[in-house]
Amino acid sequence: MTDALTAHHLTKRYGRRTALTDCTLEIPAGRVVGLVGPNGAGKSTLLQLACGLLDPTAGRIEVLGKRPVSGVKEVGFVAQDTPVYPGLTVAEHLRLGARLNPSWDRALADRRIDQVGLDPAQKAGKLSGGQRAQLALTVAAAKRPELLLLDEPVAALDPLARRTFLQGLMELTADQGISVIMSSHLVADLERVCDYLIVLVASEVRVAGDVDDLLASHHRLAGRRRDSTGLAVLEKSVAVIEESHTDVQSTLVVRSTAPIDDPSWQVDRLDLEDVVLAYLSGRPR
Ligand SMILES: Nc1ncnc2c1ncn2[C@@H]1O[C@H](COP(=O)(O)OP(=O)(O)OP(=O)(O)O)[C@@H](O)[C@H]1O
Repeated sequence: MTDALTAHHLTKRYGRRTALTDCTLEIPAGRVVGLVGPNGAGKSTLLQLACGLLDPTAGRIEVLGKRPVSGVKEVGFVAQDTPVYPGLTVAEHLRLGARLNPSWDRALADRRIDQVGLDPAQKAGKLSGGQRAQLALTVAAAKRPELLLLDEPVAALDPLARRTFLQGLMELTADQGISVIMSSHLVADLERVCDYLIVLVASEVRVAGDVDDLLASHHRLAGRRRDSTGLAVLEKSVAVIEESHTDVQSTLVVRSTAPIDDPSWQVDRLDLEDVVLAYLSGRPR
């Protein structure tokens, strides 16, 4: 099956400012991908490169096996500010979507508008931020794309609306098998819906992979204080992602596919948020 997205040494610079550096990724199709990273890490830049709104400065990107071209029907994009036409009603958005998109799924659009409680007669300019996000997702999903790119879609939503939105997203991916790449700062939400994770920090991909593999291969080690040379007791196959020390104790977050056998460490599993935080605060590649 063609990958949803591949990037090889992808770099994007705006003048002298680098937004994305040497990004190499292979994201299989059919996944719900969480894209996390601090403000300014390059998430929006990667999504805009993927939907063809930006061109790379160097390197290569392919989406569904092709060079991205803006506006193709196979790719749906919801930008960070969830753009809608303020003067059009909800119903007019759906009619416009139907007119512009031959693959428009009217039943899906009507069902979602009903489910999320939007009034078809309401002008989009009078919707709340969360309601606008729901409308923008509905329009993007009803085009029946193969890949949905969502830039912080839940940022403006209250917790209940967020849950409804994410449930809707899970239904879309389960029913239609579409791939989703979604940026967010809310790792707990991503843990609920994503099966693939990319952590982007300071324009670099720090880690990318299956959520299950990431959870199985990352561990927290705690043991008596030792300096960096003491860490050499760890196998070469163990990568230290983050370390902290008190006078008596050393605590590490490590990545290792093999079990940690050294009895001088207490080994604990991590949840996805711990893994993300370790990469956000850990050492660069
Ligand atoms: N049009 C632009 N012109 C110049 N610099 C830009 C432009 N767009 C983004 N940048 C810079 O590129 C870097 C990456 O920005 P980007 O918007 O991709 O980050 P982000 O991870 O999406 O951030 P956030 O979480 O705040 O939305 C930042 O340093 C930003 O200032």
